Amino acid sequence: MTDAAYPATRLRRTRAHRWSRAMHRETVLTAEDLIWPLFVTSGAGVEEPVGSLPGVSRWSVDGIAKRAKEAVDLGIPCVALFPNTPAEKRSEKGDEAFNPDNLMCRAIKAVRDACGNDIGILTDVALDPYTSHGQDGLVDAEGYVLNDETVAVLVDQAVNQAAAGADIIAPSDMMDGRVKAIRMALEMEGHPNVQIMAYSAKYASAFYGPFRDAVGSGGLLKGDKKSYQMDPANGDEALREIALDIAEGADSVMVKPGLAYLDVIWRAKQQFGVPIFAYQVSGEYALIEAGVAAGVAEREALLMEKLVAFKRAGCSGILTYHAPVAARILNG
Ligand SMILES: NCC(=O)CCC(=O)O
Ligand SMILES: [Mg+2]
Repeated sequence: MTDAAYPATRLRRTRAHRWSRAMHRETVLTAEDLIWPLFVTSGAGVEEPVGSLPGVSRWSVDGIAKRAKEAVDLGIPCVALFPNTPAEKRSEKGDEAFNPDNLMCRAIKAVRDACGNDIGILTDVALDPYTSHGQDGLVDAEGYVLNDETVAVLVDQAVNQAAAGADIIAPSDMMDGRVKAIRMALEMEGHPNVQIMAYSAKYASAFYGPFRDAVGSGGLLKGDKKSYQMDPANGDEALREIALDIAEGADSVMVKPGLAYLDVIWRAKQQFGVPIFAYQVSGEYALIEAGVAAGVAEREALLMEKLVAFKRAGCSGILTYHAPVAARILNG
């Protein structure tokens, strides 16, 4: 399309008044675009603020149920649950991941009891909250994360979460072939309507630090995750990851972190036309809060500009620790 030249075309014309800007807005963000990640901790009546995520806390299961009700009231359609497994329950192989009475399963049931089907419950599949070494899978003597052995265990973890009532299984481990294995197991075990949101393009990123504090795996992690998470330099490879996960049965895919990878979101949306979600990760949250504290700009302005960028790039929704704050702003 070629615009007729000035003065026939004055793009400022439609920007002159608030009503006109509203009428011409191409991208609309609402509370229904948000998924709220929540950290679960042991005990009852417990709230533990996460130092590296100002404004975010871990909640015991009862508190998680209250946060989920708050989400429903705010119009947020889905919560994502992450357990902070106590040190004594972590192990080399992460067996606590398939304990039907683990923190994750108890939180799933508490949310369901509190909210019925008024909210979606998304659960993360990967071993890092359960292993004593902080890696997402089973490791060999050199510390290399074993693919096929890990996939076999992730299947058990996913079925355990589905049996507890999870609506969306979100494998975040980046093993090859895990979406297919989990899909087959869900079908066989009587969970044909449990969705899979694949963390398809998950990068080995410096923006995950505060999350590792929040789930208690930061101090434990030896080495890095570069042998399974993606190289930030790669875009074509992300499209291959996404194509495979769709072929293996993913209902939706995720790009993570968010803002530094908008090009990947855009390309994937253009190429595949599937539902894509961005994870605005813990370091992104912390940087916004640090910017607000340093007087860079108001929280509302910084947050809304970043969240609408995900929608503009093609996202169906965004996982963000700012979900309740953003929903309050969006609901006016
Ligand atoms: N599997 C979930 C994450 O790794 C979240 C990372 C973050 O928020 O930094
Ligand atoms: Mg993959």
